[in-house]
Amino acid sequence: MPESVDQIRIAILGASGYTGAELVRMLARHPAADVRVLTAERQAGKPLAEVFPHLAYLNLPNLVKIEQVDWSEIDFVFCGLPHGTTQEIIRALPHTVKIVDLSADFRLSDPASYAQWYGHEHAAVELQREAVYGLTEFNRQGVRSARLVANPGCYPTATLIPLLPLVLDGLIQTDDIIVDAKSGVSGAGRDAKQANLFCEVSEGMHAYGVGHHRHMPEMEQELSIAAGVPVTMAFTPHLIPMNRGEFITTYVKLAGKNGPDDLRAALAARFENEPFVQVLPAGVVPHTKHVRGSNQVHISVFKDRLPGRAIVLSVLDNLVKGASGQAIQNFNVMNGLIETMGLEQAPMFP
Ligand SMILES: NC(=O)C1=CN([C@@H]2O[C@H](COP(=O)(O)OP(=O)(O)OC[C@H]3O[C@@H](n4cnc5c(N)ncnc54)[C@H](OP(=O)(O)O)[C@@H]3O)[C@@H](O)[C@H]2O)C=CC1
Ligand SMILES: CC(=O)N[C@@H](CCC(=O)OP(=O)(O)O)C(=O)O
Repeated sequence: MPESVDQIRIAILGASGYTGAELVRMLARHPAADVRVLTAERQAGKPLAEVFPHLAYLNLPNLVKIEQVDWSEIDFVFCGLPHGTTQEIIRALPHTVKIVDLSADFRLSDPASYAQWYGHEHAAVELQREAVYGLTEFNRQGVRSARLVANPGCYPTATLIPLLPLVLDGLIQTDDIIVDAKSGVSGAGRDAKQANLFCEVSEGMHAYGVGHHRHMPEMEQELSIAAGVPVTMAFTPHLIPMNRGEFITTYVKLAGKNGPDDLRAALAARFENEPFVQVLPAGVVPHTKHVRGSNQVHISVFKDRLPGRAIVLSVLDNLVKGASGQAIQNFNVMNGLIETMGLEQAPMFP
């Protein structure tokens, strides 16, 4: 470990969950990360290696309850708790710690919209307003000076990365965006419900949240800011029988005389210097296996047979760029570190 890098003392809340385990895995090789505290609820008291044997090689403290944490020892919190439970917990944290929240609790900036989509009033409206939406490639300045970053959802990350530049550049029409999304089962977390059991998920697929998934207002919020007018979209997620990965197919209507090649060229120019976003060569179809285990997003653009339309494809690993990897990317930006630190691992293929 380079001696010149200051160590940042970290607590991971929800370390017995999938995103928590990914944070532990990736931060273990991060030169500035000093992981001091791992919390759990039902699994509290156990060694991490009992809950996640794949992390047994690390010498880390046992899982503890959040109430046991001595906050004077912590500089930075990664919060991987279920949405709804997070806001009260973050509100109680001392203002001396910086936070990246992986849950949905602070992503919607409008309290009325939060209440409408989540079915209850927000318990920390002042923090909801303070939080910065952490889609890193589009908000580095905001993230750099933030105390609380709302890490985007996995579907919004995969969808917005190709769509935002197209909307910002006026290349597509904003009243006709149709998103067809597929996610691996780890997207639902480790606390698997009956519907996520192997025998119910394998050898089949289904749509869910049709017409009312809570990632819709999150994407519409960001697209509306980019477009300067309210944007409403269609979005249908599906659960497919794989462990991790997300595949997004977005059908768009072209603006003016633009063709699919113009869209591809604009995206290639926009992401040319982005280490975590690759616009694939023309004609190459993205594959979830090409980004697995990495913080990469792959994008490609195809012509639609319907005139005046294009098809935008994007993939990421829901647990990495869709959650813990992007959280570390934001941690790096918030702490003035090199943005790729700890995130260099290549995709695992096949
Ligand atoms: N999975 C994914 O791909 C993505 C997830 N997210 C979001 O990140 C967050 C974490 O997700 P994920 O890791 O998948 O979830 P998991 O269900 O796998 O883990 C949840 C964690 O929270 C802990 N926990 C549950 N209830 C409480 C409570 N009342 N108080 C304190 N701790 C609690 C659990 O502890 P224990 O098990 O010990 O009870 C566990 O450590 C969620 O908000 C999720 O929506 C965001 C993007 C992608
Ligand atoms: C497959 C699956 O169930 N995926 C989750 C999305 C995971 C995620 O990003 O959730 P948050 O917005 O809470 O962070 C879902 O559709 O609710």
